[in-house]
Amino acid sequence: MAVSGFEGFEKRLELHFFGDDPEEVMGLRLLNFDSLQQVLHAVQCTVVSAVGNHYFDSYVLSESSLFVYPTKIIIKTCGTTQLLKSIRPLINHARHLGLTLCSCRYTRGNFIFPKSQPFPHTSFKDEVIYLEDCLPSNLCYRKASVMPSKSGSHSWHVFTAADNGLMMIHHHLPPPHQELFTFEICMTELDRVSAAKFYRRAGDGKSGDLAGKEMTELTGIGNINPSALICDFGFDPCGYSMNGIDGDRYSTIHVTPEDGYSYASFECVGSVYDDHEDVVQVLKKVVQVFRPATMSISTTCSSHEVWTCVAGAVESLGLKCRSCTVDEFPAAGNVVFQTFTARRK
Ligand SMILES: C[S@+](CC[C@H](N)C(=O)[O-])C[C@H]1O[C@@H](n2cnc3c(N)ncnc32)[C@H](O)[C@@H]1O
Repeated sequence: MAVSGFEGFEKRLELHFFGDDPEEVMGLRLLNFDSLQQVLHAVQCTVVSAVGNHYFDSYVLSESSLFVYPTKIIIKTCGTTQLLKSIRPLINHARHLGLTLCSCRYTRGNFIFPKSQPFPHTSFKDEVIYLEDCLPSNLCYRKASVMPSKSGSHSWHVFTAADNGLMMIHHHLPPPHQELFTFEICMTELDRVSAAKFYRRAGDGKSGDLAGKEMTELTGIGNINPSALICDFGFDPCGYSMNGIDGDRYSTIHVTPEDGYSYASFECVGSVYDDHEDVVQVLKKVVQVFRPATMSISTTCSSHEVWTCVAGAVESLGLKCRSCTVDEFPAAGNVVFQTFTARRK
């Protein structure tokens, strides 16, 4: 942990692969646990719990989360982890399974303690140089951008890369490939009463699993998607992580409740065909759990305009939209970055 405080803002990496079999059933899910641990060792985090279903495997990590689908892997890590060091070992392990990398997306917000980050996370420029160096030459469509907001302290860093084949077919992909969207939500200055629920009582003797379960119920996190199977963990003395799995969709929440650098994140994947009212309800429930003074929502989507329901949902709960930036990225589609602050600010 950094001397200054725990860095809540996560780094997030999404890699897509393809193989000879277009109907790849197990693919990356065949990676054995030792191989995954080797990858995580390079990143400097460990698995604290795991659960899987018919569609994918989900891991809660000591620093955030990992999701493994047959041809897609998503790793999100916080603190002083070196997430980008996972890329080379992942490409190598995938190659042994007959899978080739075809796209990469790396995103993050602004670190609270940027000086505590180790290489290659020392700056976005260093991260992009490192990414460029790790990625194979077939991923030739590349773009890096820092999406700004009105407040200089919030910006959204995005790097994507895609191979030629993917770019050729991208605009003609049938559902479900084009129908997914991702929300990445970052919240700071959490309401103190809400944040206090993510502290454990000293010497409670509970396991991290039990402490996590109690936090899920006490805070209302369990109601955000009542049909999700939740894998949760309560850290000692404070902190919380959860992965929710619902069919082929994941959601994930991580909380750093310490006063002075409190932070919570929510991420989920959805379909553009979802009822917008359901999407609005999820966003509202997230705001109600944490009541942050500052919030950013990044919506990534290759089609349709799901992001248009975001501001209305959040503003109805006393936050005001301060900025909205849109950019387009190879194979990722549109990224819409919106920032909000409490009206009292
Ligand atoms: C791992 S959790 C959630 C991570 C998440 N990405 C976030 O930003 O909030 C981080 C919280 O747990 C606390 N914590 C306690 N023990 C920890 C441990 N062994 N590893 C990581 N965090 C720990 C940290 O102080 C922090 O409040």
